Amino acid sequence: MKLPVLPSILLVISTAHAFQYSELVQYVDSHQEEYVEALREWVAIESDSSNVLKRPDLHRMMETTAQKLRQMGGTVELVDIGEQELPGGIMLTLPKVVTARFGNDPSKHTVCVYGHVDIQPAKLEDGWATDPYNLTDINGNLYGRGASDNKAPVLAWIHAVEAYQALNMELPVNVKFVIEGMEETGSNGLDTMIMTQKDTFFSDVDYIIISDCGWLSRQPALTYGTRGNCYFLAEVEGPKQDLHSGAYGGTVIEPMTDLIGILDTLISPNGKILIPGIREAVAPLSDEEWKMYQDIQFDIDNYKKKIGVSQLMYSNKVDLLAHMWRYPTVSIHGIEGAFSDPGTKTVIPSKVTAKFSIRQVPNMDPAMVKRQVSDYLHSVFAKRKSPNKLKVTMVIGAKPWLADPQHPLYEAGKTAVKRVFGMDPDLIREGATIPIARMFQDVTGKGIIMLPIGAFDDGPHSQNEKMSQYNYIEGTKLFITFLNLHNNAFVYLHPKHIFPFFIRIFK
Ligand SMILES: C[C@H](N)C(=O)N[C@@H](Cc1c[nH]cn1)C(=O)O
Repeated sequence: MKLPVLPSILLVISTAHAFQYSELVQYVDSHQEEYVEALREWVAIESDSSNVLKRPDLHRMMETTAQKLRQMGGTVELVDIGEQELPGGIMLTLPKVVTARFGNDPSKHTVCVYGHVDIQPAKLEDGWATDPYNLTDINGNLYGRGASDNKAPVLAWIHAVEAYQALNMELPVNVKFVIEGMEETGSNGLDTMIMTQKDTFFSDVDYIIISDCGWLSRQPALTYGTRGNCYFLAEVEGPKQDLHSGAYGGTVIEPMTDLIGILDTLISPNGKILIPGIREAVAPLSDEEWKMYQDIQFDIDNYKKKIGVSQLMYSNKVDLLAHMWRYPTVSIHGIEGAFSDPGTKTVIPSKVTAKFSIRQVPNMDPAMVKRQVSDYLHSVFAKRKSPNKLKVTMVIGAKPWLADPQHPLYEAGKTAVKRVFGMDPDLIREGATIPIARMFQDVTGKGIIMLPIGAFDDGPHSQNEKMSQYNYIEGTKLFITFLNLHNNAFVYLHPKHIFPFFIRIFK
């Protein structure tokens, strides 16, 4: 029979457990160099899920992850999740999902750690100060693509389990891992795998832990919401080939001019989304939320300094946080087919494809957004009376995720943060997307907690992404502490439960 796991206001730790805990922490401190080396090996693998040419590296990354978990004695599977269809109908094998299990004791709780080991693209020429695939330590910061998003946090979880094993200590819970290789492109194939394994792999999972996000400031944080994302391609096709702009400019209706024209109708300069129906769907900001945002410490000047801008879209804290976390936004990412190399090529591109995304928040629905965007762009395009052809495709449709920060899981998270960092965490939302979070919640019905260890200035997706050694190592301790909470007797003194009272919380 599983013993009850209890939220704590008052935590009673037995001497034996306190001793065990300090041994674990010491073990982590004395293995820092190995952990950095492990991260170096992982960062060296260019596991870019968005570049089809890098697919062999991505397969190698999944195999490397599986091998690490196998060496630790886990029950590991590389789950085949099929193929993805590329534009043009070409089929490409998806990277297998790594699942692993450590411990199978029915009297214990079972936690499932989700993470990803694919990365965003990065090139030295993008403006990196160091080779993005050669982990470089500068003043305690470990620079490399994927260091923060999400390789170090995944390794930190693995090292947390490894520490128990190395010290011959029993894991206080059964730990499962789900590590994927397509997060950065929308978690293709993972949704089907979760649905298929709902009553097998996930059947005994009590809750899911995700550490794929960052803090808001220097203060540690717990994350209770993520935005979703709808990612679009808008292709405008005209002449049968690229043309000399001197010879043909003035006679042809240029696809690029059409494309820029329609893109300019998506969002106003002051950030108002102009696509009918989008803003109307957004859940209104409640007084309670307003109060929560108001209470969060957030240094606007520091934020501006960090990203190198002199002005933001809003000047007050609540507006900024709300637009970062709980309002949708349109971002234009790039135009394929457009001339972007150095130099002054004078060409009229024959076909150009814009890439833009709209971050999703409650109560938006990606299926509806797909229709709204497509209808709107076609209507705007029609007004141009252009002979060119427009095609709009939605390639990612990830829903937002929101948890109740009052849930006992978050009480446990607070206890763990306080213990490791000596301060209370901020309760924050994340403007970015963890595409599978909502799917986990909807399909498995299990609670989710996000325990970020990334720093506010890690720069994921950007040049010079890094993970500080401090966050990597203290993050590993945080994970050990969180698992270790299951080892202790908790006394629950919520006003509703005056007497010490054992209840099951993580179901
Ligand atoms: C939060 C996570 N580390 C992340 O960066 N996720 C990506 C996922 C995504 C969304 N659309 C396409 N990929 C992100 O939010 O950009």
